[in-house]
Amino acid sequence: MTLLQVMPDDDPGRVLLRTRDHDRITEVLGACSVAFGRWPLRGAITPDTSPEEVLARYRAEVDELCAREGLNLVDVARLHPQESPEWEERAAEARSTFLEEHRHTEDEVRFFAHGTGCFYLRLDGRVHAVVCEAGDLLSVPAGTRHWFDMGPRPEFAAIRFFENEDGWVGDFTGDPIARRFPRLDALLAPEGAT
Ligand SMILES: CSCCC(=O)/C(O)=C/O
Ligand SMILES: [Fe+2]
Ligand code: NI
Repeated sequence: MTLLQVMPDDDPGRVLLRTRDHDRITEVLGACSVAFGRWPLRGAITPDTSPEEVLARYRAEVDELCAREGLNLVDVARLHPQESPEWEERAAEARSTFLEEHRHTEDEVRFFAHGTGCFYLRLDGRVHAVVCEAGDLLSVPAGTRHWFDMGPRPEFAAIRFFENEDGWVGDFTGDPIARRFPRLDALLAPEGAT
């Protein structure tokens, strides 16, 4: 299930809020102008499901969102675990790309059709770690300082929405803050261990 954990941005060990309640997550993120929503899931996504098929399944929601928010381009970012050193290397490289704090010139709008990933949003002196799962739609305002962890063994398929072709390009802040905060696996570990 989706998880929101909020920590002061200068005290990663102090948990101000930890919740899996979708309404509470919507409320807390909404107060910081981050839109969180859920779309009904349309079937399992396997490594054999093409990006075109993923987009076709969510066509109605995608078209409605694009028209409403003035979004012009969509694609599918995905990784599915494979047993090979080449895949491990590719996954580690993809993970490290987004693990440094950055911001974008346009809203970061992502729908998780499959798998898991964690956005860390730096807002109002706090870090909001949002572990997204399949069915979650997140829209982060342009200019928000953030980073993203896809975990040590990435598995996800996310529809990405853009206004412009280079909307995905990050402006890296150079602030090493991300290194001080728990990664995706650590955020989920206490529950996994019980
Ligand atoms: C879940 S899509 C890949 C992550 C991404 O696009 C991004 O900008 C993370 O900050
Ligand atoms: Fe980003
Ligand atoms: Ni849930």
